Amino acid sequence: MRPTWTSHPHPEHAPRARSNKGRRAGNYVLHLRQQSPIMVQKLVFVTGNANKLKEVRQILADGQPIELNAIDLDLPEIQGTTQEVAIEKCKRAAEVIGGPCITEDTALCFEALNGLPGPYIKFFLRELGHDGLNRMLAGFPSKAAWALCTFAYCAGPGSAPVLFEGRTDGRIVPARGQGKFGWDPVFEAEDTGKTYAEMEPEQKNKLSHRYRAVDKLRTYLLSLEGQ
Ligand SMILES: O=P(O)(O)OP(=O)(O)OP(=O)(O)OC[C@H]1O[C@@H](n2cnc3c(O)ncnc32)[C@H](O)[C@@H]1O
Ligand SMILES: [Mg+2]
Repeated sequence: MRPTWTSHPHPEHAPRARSNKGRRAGNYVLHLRQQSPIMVQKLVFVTGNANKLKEVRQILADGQPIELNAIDLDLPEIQGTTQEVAIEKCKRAAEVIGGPCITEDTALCFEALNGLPGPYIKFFLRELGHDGLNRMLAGFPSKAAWALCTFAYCAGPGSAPVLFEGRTDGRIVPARGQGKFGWDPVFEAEDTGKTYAEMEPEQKNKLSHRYRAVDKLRTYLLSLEGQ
């Protein structure tokens, strides 16, 4: 099953897509500006993370129109490599939805720990906080780290998900900047001298792990348009 492509008036004049009021918080609609009439790609983004959605919206803002209905489903995130985690989550999401969808998983990998915490960063951040993430590396000379974003696209139940990865290198530092999103204050991106939290959204969204993955996903989705 492919994502639906429909002729749609200019988003500013278009009716908003229906929200899924019965579900948990995290229902969003993404409308992107383009000349009218336009072809709008409708796709479900399964995530419970409002910050992820906000960034994806900002990253896609100048591109091809994509109407993205984001819904929050309680999906199992298995143990394994970032790719295994992404594939299983997306497969399950497509089964629950009964159609095409995308999911996203973000890992924060410490060089000194051979890539851990990786896909388990959410739990390390929750239990240890920014200071704890720094202290984990106290006994190691290298503070190098990389942020890894893995988007998965699944065409529908039974289809194999396709992955799109984006990586940004940097290092773990004591928290700096406004900490509105996860581990942003402790990740200093290479060659910038700034943590993600010290950057304007425009700067983060031009070099982030998420930007690099979304860019590949967008190219792939557009390639499906003509098929
Ligand atoms: O519903 P999903 O999409 O899974 O959302 P999530 O919040 O559970 O997200 P992940 O499973 O991918 O866990 C990644 C963790 O890293 C955090 N995170 C993700 N992207 C980030 C970014 O760009 N900057 C800082 N923290 C980020 C996020 O808040 C989580 O704590
Ligand atoms: Mg998650």
